[in-house]
Amino acid sequence: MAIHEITHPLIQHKIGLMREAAISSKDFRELAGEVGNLLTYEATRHLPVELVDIKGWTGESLKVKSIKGKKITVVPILRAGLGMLDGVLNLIPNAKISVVGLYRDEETLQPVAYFDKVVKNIDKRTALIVDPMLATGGTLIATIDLLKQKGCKKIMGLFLVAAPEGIAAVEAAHPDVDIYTASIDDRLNEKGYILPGLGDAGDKIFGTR
Ligand SMILES: O=P(O)(O)OC[C@H]1O[C@H](OP(=O)(O)OP(=O)(O)O)[C@H](O)[C@@H]1O
Ligand SMILES: O=c1cc[nH]c(=O)[nH]1
Ligand SMILES: [Mg+2]
Repeated sequence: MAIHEITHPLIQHKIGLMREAAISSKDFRELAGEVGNLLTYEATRHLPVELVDIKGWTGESLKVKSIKGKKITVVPILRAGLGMLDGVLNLIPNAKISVVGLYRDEETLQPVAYFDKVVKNIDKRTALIVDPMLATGGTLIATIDLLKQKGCKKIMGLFLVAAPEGIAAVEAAHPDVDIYTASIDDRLNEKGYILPGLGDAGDKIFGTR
């Protein structure tokens, strides 16, 4: 598995703003979208391109580069993943969207799946999972299991913040998946929250804290 920590100054600045205890839901949501957008830019850096023929402005035919296949499905993990979705779609507006719903049981920290609606031809698409937090890794592993069961072969994930414990768990379970994150933080606390982290991203995005 390749883990990419994107250390661009714009991303570091925005993640720093998100760590402020008194941040409003409005600001947190906006920043989640902006960092999601910047992570998408990095994650799509190596998409294959091909030469296609077009008619240029002079009327002459011209070869231009075009993204090969253009087959991406964005996979936001409910709820918190919705906070990054607009930022991702901003750069890949034609992507199909496959929604999965999982929450983490507060006592056991195990993921509980409650919804999925995945595009039909997922076997022919690259899945781009989006979720602000990669903590124990349980939610991501369950999501990748689900996508692979449905035939998906190429999977990437975008996370605002990731914990070393979760990265190691995902790497052991799914070594073929590429992870892009704005920050690899220090560790998990006893309740499975990332430190220094962002707190509960879903509650902050939806104003339910
Ligand atoms: O790596 P893990 O230990 O599995 O934890 C990460 C998950 O926890 C959060 O979701 P949460 O369960 O709070 O659901 P929500 O998005 O509805 O708030 C987060 O958005 C991830 O999906
Ligand atoms: O730190 C964490 C861990 C899991 N889920 C969150 O929203 N935040
Ligand atoms: Mg939550």
